[in-house]
Amino acid sequence: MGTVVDAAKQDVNGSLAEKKPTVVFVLGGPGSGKGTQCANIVEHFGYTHLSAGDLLRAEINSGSENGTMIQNMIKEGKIVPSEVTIRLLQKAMQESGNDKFLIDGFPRNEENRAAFEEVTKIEPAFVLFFDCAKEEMERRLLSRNQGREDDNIETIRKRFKVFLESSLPVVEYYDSKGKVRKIDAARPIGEVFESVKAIFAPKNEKVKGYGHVLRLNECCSCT
Ligand SMILES: Nc1ncnc2c1ncn2[C@@H]1O[C@H](COP(=O)(O)OP(=O)(O)OP(=O)(O)O)[C@@H](O)[C@H]1O
Ligand SMILES: Nc1ccn([C@@H]2O[C@H](COP(=O)(O)O)[C@@H](O)[C@H]2O)c(=O)n1
Ligand SMILES: [Mg+2]
Repeated sequence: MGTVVDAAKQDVNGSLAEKKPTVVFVLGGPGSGKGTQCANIVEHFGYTHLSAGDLLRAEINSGSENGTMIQNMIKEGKIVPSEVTIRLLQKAMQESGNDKFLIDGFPRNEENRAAFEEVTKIEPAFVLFFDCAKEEMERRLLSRNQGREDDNIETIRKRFKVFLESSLPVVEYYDSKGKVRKIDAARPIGEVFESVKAIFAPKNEKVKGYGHVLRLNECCSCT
């Protein structure tokens, strides 16, 4: 008798092809609302939410040999080497038991993107991109009050710089492949989620707010 794993590997033709998980990359500037919206998506659409930043923070607290290096990079708003982050993401994916993932805050630069593709051979189904003006993101981060060491004005400015210089080019790369779903994230949380729902809901289901899904080159307010 076949195991559960064997069954999961069978494609529609019954052959033993490896079934790849569905991955949605969730990108946007610091404080654009990625984590907030991912929590809503998990509740409504059954994805597992993996925040690269949260996994790195957990690694610091685990007493790992990389802990001090990661802590220093986060304080400076710098991007941790891909091999560290990808190993944490792969482990979390394996342990989840799910086959669909929101990968939040990754890939953050070209090195992240290329290394993930090389190691996992997974292409994202699409990239959810939260577009928000810098002034609004700064306001949100300064009032987040979750005790994050990088939510201070000095580090926030460094994070914005890294976002513009290293992360936006990744969004542009995926846009050139027609994979970006851009959301106006400067609105209230509920309104933003109406637009998000329109992307995840089945195509023939009418969802209020669909008109807020934008092309990347329309009104990018985060630059
Ligand atoms: N649409 C919104 N309007 C107002 N406040 C919001 C909105 N979305 C999120 N927030 C608040 O802004 C703060 C940052 O949100 P969140 O943590 O979801 O952002 P993020 O994109 O995950 O940030 P980071 O990249 O720093 O992890 C939180 O305090 C959250 O409650
Ligand atoms: N791919 C990533 C993601 C995050 N980091 C580091 O973590 C910090 C916080 O990330 P958030 O998504 O929680 O804002 C970020 O500023 C980086 O220092 C990373 O290195 N690589
Ligand atoms: Mg977050």
